[in-house]
Amino acid sequence: MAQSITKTGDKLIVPDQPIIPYIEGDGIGPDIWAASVRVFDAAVAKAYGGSRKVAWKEVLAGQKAFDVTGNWLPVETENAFREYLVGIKGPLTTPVGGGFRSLNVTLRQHLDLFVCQRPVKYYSGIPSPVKKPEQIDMVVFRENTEDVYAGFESPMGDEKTARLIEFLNHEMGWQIREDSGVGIKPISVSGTKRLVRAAIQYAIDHKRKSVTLVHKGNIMKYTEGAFREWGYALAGEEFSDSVVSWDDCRGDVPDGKILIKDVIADAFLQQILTRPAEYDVIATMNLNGDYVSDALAAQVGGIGIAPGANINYDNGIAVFEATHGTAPKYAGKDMVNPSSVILSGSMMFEYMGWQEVADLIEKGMTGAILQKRVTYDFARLMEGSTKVSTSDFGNAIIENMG
Ligand SMILES: NC(=O)C1=CN([C@@H]2O[C@H](COP(=O)(O)OP(=O)(O)OC[C@H]3O[C@@H](n4cnc5c(N)ncnc54)[C@H](OP(=O)(O)O)[C@@H]3O)[C@@H](O)[C@H]2O)C=CC1
Ligand SMILES: O=C(O)CCC(=O)C(=O)O
Ligand SMILES: [Mg+2]
Repeated sequence: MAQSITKTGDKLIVPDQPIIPYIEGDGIGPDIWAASVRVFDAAVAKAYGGSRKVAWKEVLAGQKAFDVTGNWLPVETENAFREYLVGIKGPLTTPVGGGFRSLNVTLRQHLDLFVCQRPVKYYSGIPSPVKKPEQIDMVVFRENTEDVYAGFESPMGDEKTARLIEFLNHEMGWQIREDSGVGIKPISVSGTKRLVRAAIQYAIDHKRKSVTLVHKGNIMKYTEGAFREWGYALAGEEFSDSVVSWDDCRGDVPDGKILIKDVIADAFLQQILTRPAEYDVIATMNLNGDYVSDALAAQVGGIGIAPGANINYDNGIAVFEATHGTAPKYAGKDMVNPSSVILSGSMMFEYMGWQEVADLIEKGMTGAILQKRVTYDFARLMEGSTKVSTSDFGNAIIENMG
């Protein structure tokens, strides 16, 4: 019988037929989801021979939700993720400039999914613009609920914006031009500490070497600089048995300890190209994390293969999703790379403890890539490859599960 996933204490309780809500997504979402769900079901069937099976439950968001319910993000959708705990979603469109605020960001905020976790590693055979992509093996922990990304903004010309600017200029002594739009960048100590705690705990659980706090704290002292300060403080307060800070060891890390260090964001962006092997787990704020995760994805083959998860590590609610967006010019063409959602699914099965399924998905994908049966994005960079559709790439993964 299909049942909800639940959490008791630290433990996720996963029934043999878990109900998993999914959002198909806008743009390329339906193409990708169709291929992904076939791969997921094939991997579960192969791993457990019928004793386990996912009961997929579609929930609506984006254009499809608006067409059916008149609402872009129905409350029933948010509630389904609360009730069933683990879910997966395709990309959702956000208009630029005006229009509604990001549904992706809204979902993360309403469900308080405070970690956006995006692993970036190289799969053999994938075309890369860098010489040694195999040196890249990082996991980005991006704070997911605050920063300028939270959308506290007010438009130029609005009467409230004018009052805010007047207050800031008079009370704070700032010099903001009257013809400005204004955005606020809140970075809290509580938001920072829970993010850095999750990153360090992950590093401990997965035997990683270092956690790097990425910030622009020399310029934005009380937001990004404070993130750095609070991150180090948390490491010392809660993890002193397991970690050592750069200042305490100057790079001479005692055996078995995890190094906590920091780097300024612009320097980080050049060092991930020149010396990627020096970085491992990354903890950073929302906007930096957005930029960094796409930049790193490009180094291992592009956002077509970059998975992710939005997780509240306190209550266990997790919504897995691709790093890329809706790529509208490819919508309905059965053409794009489904790997990002498929690998997000692999992360989801790992999170559920269904490791055999995650392993089969990775095995199938690696096999398909080594056979050079790839979608257009890889094919255009891969000599001797066979360009296949989204759905045929899904078939190639299933065939390569063994
Ligand atoms: N989490 C989410 O739901 C996200 C939603 N968005 C939203 O998506 C919309 C479009 O955003 P945009 O900035 O164009 O970014 P997209 O990620 O949608 O697309 C940018 C480019 O990335 C490449 N790409 C993206 N997905 C794939 C894929 N699956 N396979 C192969 N290549 C891919 C394509 O490159 P090429 O042209 O070279 O082929 C595409 O033109 C916006 O409304 C944005 O807000 C954006 C990011 C995340
Ligand atoms: O919400 C959006 O439309 C964009 C989100 C995004 O770029 C991301 O989460 O990486
Ligand atoms: Mg992004």
